Amino acid sequence: MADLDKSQASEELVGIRNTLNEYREAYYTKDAPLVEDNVYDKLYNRLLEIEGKYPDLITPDSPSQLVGDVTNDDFNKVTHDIPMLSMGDVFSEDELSEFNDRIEKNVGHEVDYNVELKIDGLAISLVYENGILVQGSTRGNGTIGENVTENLKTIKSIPQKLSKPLSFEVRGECFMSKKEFLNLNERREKEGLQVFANPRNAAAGSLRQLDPKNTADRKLDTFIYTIVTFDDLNIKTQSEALKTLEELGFHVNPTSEVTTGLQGVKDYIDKYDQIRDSLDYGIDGVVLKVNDLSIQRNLGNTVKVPRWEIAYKFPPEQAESIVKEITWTI
Ligand SMILES: NC(=O)c1cc2c(=O)c3cc(F)ccc3oc2nc1N
Repeated sequence: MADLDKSQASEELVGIRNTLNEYREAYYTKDAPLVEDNVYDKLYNRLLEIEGKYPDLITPDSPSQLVGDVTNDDFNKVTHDIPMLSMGDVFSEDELSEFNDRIEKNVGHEVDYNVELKIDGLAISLVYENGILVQGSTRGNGTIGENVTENLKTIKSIPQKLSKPLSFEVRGECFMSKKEFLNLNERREKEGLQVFANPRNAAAGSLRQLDPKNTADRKLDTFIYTIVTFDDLNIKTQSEALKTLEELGFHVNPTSEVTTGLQGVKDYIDKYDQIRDSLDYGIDGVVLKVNDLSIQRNLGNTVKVPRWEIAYKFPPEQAESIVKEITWTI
């Protein structure tokens, strides 16, 4: 970075911002990406690098100032009282160790992690009152999401009535299985419609249908991973929260594990990087969360991401592996 003077930096930033905003528009409002994630991530990291060196060049419309998806004006808006944050990303085991070192330095000892697959879908929020689903929404920009309650009610794995009359909010990932993605694209091709690029865009496009009947046709699924606001359920860890969510009737991904320190996380990453292609749903990495909820609370969040979790991103899946025959599912 030493080589870049301020005027060159300013010029490069204008180009990067325009390109990234073009990518975001295609990705979030048309659910049809122009580039693979890793291309977007690289350009986005260059933006952060330059803005980090010249903070006074940061503009309010810079992609670095926006969190998550762009919302579509056709939907009513929902305000997330507790923002739906994104996650910090790391791309190497060294960066993973740096994250772990920061946590251990802050906490003063080794911590247990709850390690989960990073489902490649779109984040959703579900609000229940006395055990009844009253509102479902997308992440949107983290603070303002789209009200897609009627669409989410068509998804079989989302309970409309819980096994207990609880009033709380849960969050998770809405996704489309690879099998359903193949079937949907075959149907669309026969009907002369544009096919979806990948299961994540098919899920986003299907959830954000104005007519819930269209969503119902698309066989979406969910994995719920967080209890946000809750009556005192006396839950102490993330792994307990997942168990409670399952007991309440939510679809919870069965592969998460609790590990102490980093070696277990690395073993988990290696295991699922190997069998990734044979899963019937897309994953783009592994999420490690400090398992103890009181330590999570003490570590807190930055403006955009929690300090107590990180997403380790796999290298992009080879396109043909998505359409490869599914050998077995988890
Ligand atoms: N894609 C995922 O499979 C996945 C995503 C998130 C998040 O985005 C996420 C964001 C937060 F602010 C806090 C916890 C989270 O936990 C998460 N856990 C997961 N398993």
